[in-house]
Amino acid sequence: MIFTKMHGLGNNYIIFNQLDDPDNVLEEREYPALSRKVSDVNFGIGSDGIILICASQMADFKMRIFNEDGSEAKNCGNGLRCVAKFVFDHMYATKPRFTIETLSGVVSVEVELDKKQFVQYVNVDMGEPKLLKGMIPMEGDPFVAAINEPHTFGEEEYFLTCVSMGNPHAIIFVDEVNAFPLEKVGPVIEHASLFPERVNVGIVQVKGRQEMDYRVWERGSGITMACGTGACAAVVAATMNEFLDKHVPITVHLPGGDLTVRWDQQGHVWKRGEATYICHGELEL
Ligand SMILES: N[C@@H](CCC[C@H](N)C(=O)O)C(=O)O
Repeated sequence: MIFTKMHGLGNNYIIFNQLDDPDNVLEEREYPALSRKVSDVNFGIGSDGIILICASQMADFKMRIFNEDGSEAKNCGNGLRCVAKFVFDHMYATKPRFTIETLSGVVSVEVELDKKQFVQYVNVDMGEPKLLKGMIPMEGDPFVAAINEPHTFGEEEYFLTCVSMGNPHAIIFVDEVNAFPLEKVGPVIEHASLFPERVNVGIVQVKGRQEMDYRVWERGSGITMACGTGACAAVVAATMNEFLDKHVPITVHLPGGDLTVRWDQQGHVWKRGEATYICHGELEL
């Protein structure tokens, strides 16, 4: 299988292009094992998961994403930027604006080119966040949002604000992101019965009305350098808690770099950031 390894701010995926390469199309049941295998740094390539670029019936392209543990997610913000760069640089997309289908719906993207006419930045309309518990999904009244809601996990109580950007995120506001024991707390909340489909766990330190630090424990992948849907969820959560100015670009500092996120007056969340190639190669199965 021919692959390309790409990253969005260090959140790295092995990309398999299925648009015109039949060798990259496997039996449906084989993708979870493929993701576990290639993500393994010792026996595979090493990554946070895999992404398939497929043909779509309803959009220009389709993205599927599997986490490191083989679970399939409905959306991936950093993955969308990688896919947008790949299809434009490889001339599958011929205009700077196009659409990508995900399991959570169709998103619009717009690419910005560098001096060599390759994609450097990608703007993504990530759509409207979902706030009601039934849509996250999480236990409790399905028609109520969880905004700074106390929950106890073992001996500890955390205040969660929950947002779905097509995939579920629980956001916790802290005084110092680097002092928070995310490797310990992340898996506990990810697997808590409160979240029937598990959850991505983000911690946020608000730095000002238009700036925040954000770290993430990703469902199915653990700690990663960045999470695009998570950065969007963090901005929505901080806005719901009235920590941020509304409708303006917010700078989100992640361990792998910065994203700009804006929750606009129409209710859509926009995300702008880079996507980068790491290498291309052939995988021995
Ligand atoms: N890194 C991604 C999100 C990948 C999926 C996530 N782990 C999930 O299971 O929901 C991003 O950039 O959004």
